[in-house]
Amino acid sequence: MDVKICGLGSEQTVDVAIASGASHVGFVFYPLSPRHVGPSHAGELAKRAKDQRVSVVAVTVDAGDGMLDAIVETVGPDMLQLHGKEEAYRVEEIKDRYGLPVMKAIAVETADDLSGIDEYADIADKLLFDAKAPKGAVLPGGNGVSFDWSILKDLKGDWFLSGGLSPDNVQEALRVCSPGGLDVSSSLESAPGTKDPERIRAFFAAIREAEAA
Ligand SMILES: O=C(O)c1ccccc1N[C@@H]1O[C@H](COP(=O)(O)O)[C@@H](O)[C@H]1O
Repeated sequence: MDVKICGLGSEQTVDVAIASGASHVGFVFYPLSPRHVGPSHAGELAKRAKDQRVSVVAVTVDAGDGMLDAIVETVGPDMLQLHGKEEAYRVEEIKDRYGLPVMKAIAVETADDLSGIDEYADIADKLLFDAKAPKGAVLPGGNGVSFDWSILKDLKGDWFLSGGLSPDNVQEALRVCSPGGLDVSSSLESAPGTKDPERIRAFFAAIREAEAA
């Protein structure tokens, strides 16, 4: 199973995520986030991950071409994660401009939120289902909030699940639905923006236990 550890900000935690089994590492380019990293620091961390053959994902929110140009040039991501309100035409525009795989985040609270996914499924390389941000939240993701995973129980294909996943609930999530990948961030932190190596290891241990069951 693919596992993306998102919102990394230090060499040590990049190394711990990879040593624990991450297939993807995510860097957040959103100044309002405590996990925001500037392109040049992210470029160094990305090189470290790529040297270890792990995919680098750049997480952006309704970013314009100028910001995406800078990220693509400086960081050289393997994938762009679009975590804002990007419409399907914009997803297509970004794919055409950069020639990179794109993962589109879909905010879910109820089954109705899946009604528009077909137009994205035709364009995006992957869909990522995340919890809808709580009212008044500053961030569209990274809020540590889960949703009712049974909404996705019949969904086939190779999609990612995120939203409040943690070492304590990931086994239950995998009993309820069948994602091809998991994406996690805030539950693995000791403080907002600071990943905790022990929590990262515990997350992978819980996944391994679920896979062995
Ligand atoms: O993590 C952030 O700060 C962030 C900011 C803006 C957009 C997306 C962000 N993270 C993504 O949010 C989800 C869920 O995170 P969590 O595990 O609930 O904290 C995940 O896909 C991150 O890539």
